[in-house]
Amino acid sequence: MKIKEIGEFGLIGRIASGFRDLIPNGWEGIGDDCAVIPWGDDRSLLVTTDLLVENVHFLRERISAYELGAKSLAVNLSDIAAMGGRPAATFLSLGLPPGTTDTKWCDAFFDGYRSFGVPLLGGDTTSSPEGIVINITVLGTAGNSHIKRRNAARPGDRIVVTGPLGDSAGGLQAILQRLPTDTDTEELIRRHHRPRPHLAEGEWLGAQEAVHAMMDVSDGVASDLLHILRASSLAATVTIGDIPVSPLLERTADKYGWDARKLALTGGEDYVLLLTVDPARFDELQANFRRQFGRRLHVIGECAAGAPEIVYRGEEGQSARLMGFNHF
Ligand SMILES: Nc1ncnc2c1ncn2[C@@H]1O[C@H](COP(=O)(O)OP(=O)(O)OP(=O)(O)O)[C@@H](O)[C@H]1O
Ligand SMILES: Cc1ncc(C[n+]2csc(CCOP(=O)(O)O)c2C)c(N)n1
Ligand SMILES: [Mg+2]
Repeated sequence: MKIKEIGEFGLIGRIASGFRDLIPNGWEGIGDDCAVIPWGDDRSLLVTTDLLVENVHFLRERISAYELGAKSLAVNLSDIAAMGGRPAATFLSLGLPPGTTDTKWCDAFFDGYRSFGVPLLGGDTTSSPEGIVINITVLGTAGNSHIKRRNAARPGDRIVVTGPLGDSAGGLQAILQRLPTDTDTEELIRRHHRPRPHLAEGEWLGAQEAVHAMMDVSDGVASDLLHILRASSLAATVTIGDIPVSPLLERTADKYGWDARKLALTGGEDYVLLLTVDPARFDELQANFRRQFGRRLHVIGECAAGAPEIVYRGEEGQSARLMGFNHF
């Protein structure tokens, strides 16, 4: 059978079932943004790893070495934020084409990587016959009662995101369509290359009992919300008109004929947090979040009992079949 037939998540499912019997009691493995390993009586170690491959995750001639260093680490830190943790240390592995990657490029990459100020404790370095390959592992910690998982959503929960969606996808469109650079396309591309992991937000939301499930948005809400729904055995309704889209994306989408909300739901790489919240405590959470961060949370839908599926309430009331990024 070809990998394409079972897809990225079909393959991960096969790996998970093949290795489940080896997981020690009380440890949590494949299935969430981080693995969870007991670390003392009331704390856990969170571990996550992510791979970036040239021409799959980035185009070398379009992203600067500094931005690539920063983005590689940001997308990994985002998985720690997604569980409510705080990053403690990182490991970095690099596969570099010898003829094309010079040490000046490496210096700029490491400057970008350093910009988050989280220690680098080890890694591995090899040559790569074709294209740059980057793997980062991040270790973080969290109090056990603060860890948020994908399987904790409940019927009636509000579905919430911590920031606008689709800017990164707009930036990718601007890159792939080779749009003329103006201040708007430049800013969208900057947002695609320099995502901000919502670390402070994640740690704060981890401490809030009103927050039930949480993850980060890497493949797009259309796919990522399904992970929460499958893990929690719930259905959801998402109101397309409530998807937060920046004025920048809105006007660029108007100009080039893109569907901004479709990009926002399916484009991915926003690295905002996607969470579900007890509806009775949402208003209080919103007020406290505003006080803490000077911005608001965005409600995009709600969970309901039922088979894992998203019903989209469209602007004209119709449902749509939307899917986020899939590697195969
Ligand atoms: N090759 C693999 N071997 C073991 N576990 C894997 C493998 N690939 C993915 N996983 C695990 O499967 C789960 C889902 O992976 P996925 O990559 O979708 O999560 P993520 O890191 O949050 O998302 P993204 O990679 O889009 O940032 C995670 O728990 C991850 O650790
Ligand atoms: C050149 C180029 N083509 C396409 C994309 C889009 N893209 C690649 S991986 C991914 C999901 C997150 O990655 P992962 O699931 O591996 O963490 C997305 C949306 C890109 N960034 N660059
Ligand atoms: Mg994630």
